Order: sequence, then structure tokens, then C-alpha cells
Amino acid sequence: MIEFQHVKKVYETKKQTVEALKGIDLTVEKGDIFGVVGYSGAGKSTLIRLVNLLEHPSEGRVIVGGKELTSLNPKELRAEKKKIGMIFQHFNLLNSKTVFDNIAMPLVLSGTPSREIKDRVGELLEFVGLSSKAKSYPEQLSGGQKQRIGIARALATNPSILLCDEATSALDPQTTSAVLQLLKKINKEYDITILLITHEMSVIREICNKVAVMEGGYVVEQGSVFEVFAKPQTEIAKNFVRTVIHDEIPQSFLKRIGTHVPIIWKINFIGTTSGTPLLSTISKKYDVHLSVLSANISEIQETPFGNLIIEVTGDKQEVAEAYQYIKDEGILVQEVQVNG
Ligand SMILES: Nc1ncnc2c1ncn2[C@@H]1O[C@H](COP(=O)(O)OP(=O)(O)OP(=O)(O)O)[C@@H](O)[C@H]1O
Repeated sequence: MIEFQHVKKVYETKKQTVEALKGIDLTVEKGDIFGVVGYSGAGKSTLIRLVNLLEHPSEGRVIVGGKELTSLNPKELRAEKKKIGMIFQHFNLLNSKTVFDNIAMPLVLSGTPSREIKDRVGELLEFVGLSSKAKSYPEQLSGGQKQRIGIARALATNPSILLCDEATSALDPQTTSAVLQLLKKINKEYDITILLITHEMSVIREICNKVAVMEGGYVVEQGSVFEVFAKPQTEIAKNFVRTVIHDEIPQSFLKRIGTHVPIIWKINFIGTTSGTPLLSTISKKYDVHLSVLSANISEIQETPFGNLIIEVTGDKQEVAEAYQYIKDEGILVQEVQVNG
């Protein structure tokens, strides 16, 4: 649906040359809610702005819906751009226009008859739950309401892709959650592929199915949200995951281990397996002793995601067999190295 192939972006200013993207390969598939996370300056905004040609790539190709937008003539480009909606951190509404007129704007620009505009805007206002605000002005609305209007405007031309540029960063947690649920509804009910950028891992956890982690103009890690949350590979991905999932070995335990090298396993449960009475099964089946050092269950896309850190003691062979048993059950288990 959206493909970045070896994409580079260089900004040339009078004073300096900034290499914002240094070679990006990324594929967003139809139906995805694909999240790109990274700290400030990583290149996220540049990346998302390439999709609707708010920025042009310096090298490489950006292919959207099978077409490379830079190769189209102005008429074809206008048609393709209608299929891409975008929402922004600061909403980008026109304060001098009513809510109705803000939402109608893309339709007016594309020459839609006024009868059709009226129906479509009415439908969109209802969809975002703000039918009573048609005649209000943006400054009379809360942040969450403004973003709903931004979303309605982005959906006006029936796009197949929605780009979200830090869409919830200016909102409080409760409003953020409501807007994210609305995005999820849009993805499901309208079958719209969503590409979002954020610096908050909680946003990724709440609605995305795939994630890419960016740092210094590169995508340093990508995969399904479950994969990356369960087994982040890079230091930066680990840091992001830690902001929402607390699975540290407790300091009190580390202090008391002395020179002894303990065997510690980190176990991740996803979905229904989180209810499996795994530990009692293992201690019955194998001659091992298990003590829980830390345990918590959170939710990723409304699916339980549990993690457990346990210390294991017992005969070497029994410990190895118990480990294999967990793996054979299809549960993600990793040994954690702790220096005694
Ligand atoms: N129009 C521009 N001209 C020159 N440099 C730019 C321009 N836009 C972005 N940059 C630079 O490119 C790099 C990547 O910026 P970008 O805004 O894409 O990152 P980001 O991850 O979205 O960060 P933020 O969340 O702070 O916006 C930064 O070093 C930034 O200063």
C-alpha cells in the first residue's frame, strides 16, 4: 500500500546540509495501523510527509497504492492525493471558518456539488460525534473536538490512507484514548490504512499492529507490535518498550544475589496463553523450584500481554527440560543474563 524503497532525504539550507533520512526501506500493508516511533529529530515527520509529497525524496522511491507519486502529472497527482488524508498535532483548522466549512474545504476544492457536500459533511459530523457543532468555530472547541474535526476533514474525500502526524501529542491522556479509539474505528469500518508517527510508545501499544523504530534517519527496528514489545532488539526499542511495560528485575533481588549467578527467565504471554497455569504445571512436571521476581499484565490492542520474570533453581537437566517445555508450548521464553 505504501512502500519506501531506499529512501533518502537531504535538506539543504544556506547554513547546512541535513541528512534527515539515510536510507529507508519500509512497507505498510493495506489494513495496517502502522506506527513509527522515535525521539525528536529521528526523521519521522519527514518520512510521513513524503507519502503525500509535502516533501520530495532526494533518492529512492515512495510508492503509494502502486504508484510513484513523483512520476505523475499534476492531474493524476491531484486524483491520487484525494486518496490520502492527513491529520496534524495542532489540528491545522481555519479559525475564521465554521466547523462545517472546515470539513467541507477539500470537497469545495475538488468541485463537489453543494448538495453532496452538505450530505457528506453531515455524515462525517455524525461519525465523529459532533453533529451539534456544525456552526461553531474551532476556537469554541476543546482539543479533542478540534482533532475530531481534523479527522472528519481528512475523511471528506473518502481516502484509502490516513496519515497521522503526532495527532494526539497535544491532548490529555483521556482525550488521547478517545481519539485513538476513533482512529481504530476508521481503520475497521472504512477500511482505511493508517500510518502514524509518534514519540509515545503508549500510542503504538493502544492501536497499532506494526511498528518501526527510527533513530538518526534510519529505521533501526521494525516488526509486529507483539514481536517488538516481547523481544525488542535495539537499545532504543528497549527504552521505548520500558516506558509502557515494566519488566525490570527488582533492584532488591539484584542486591542480594552476591557472587551467585542465578538462572532467570523472562516469559511473555500473549492473548489466551496468559491464563495458562504454566508455573504450576512446570513445578509438577519437573524437579525445579520457581520464584516469581516480577509479574504484570498489560494490554496490547485489547489483547492481554503478560510478562513474568522468574528465578529458577534445580538440577541442570531438569531446568533445561522445563525451558524446552515452555518453548514447545509456543510461549516466548528468554534467559536473562545477570552477573553475580
Ligand atoms: N525543512 C527543513 N529544513 C532543514 N532541516 C530540516 C527540515 N525539516 C526537518 N529538518 C531536519 O531534519 C531532521 C529530521 O527532522 P524531522 O522533523 O523529520 O524529525 P522528527 O523525528 O519528526 O522530529 P520532531 O518530532 O521533533 O518533529 C532534523 O535534524 C531536522 O532539524
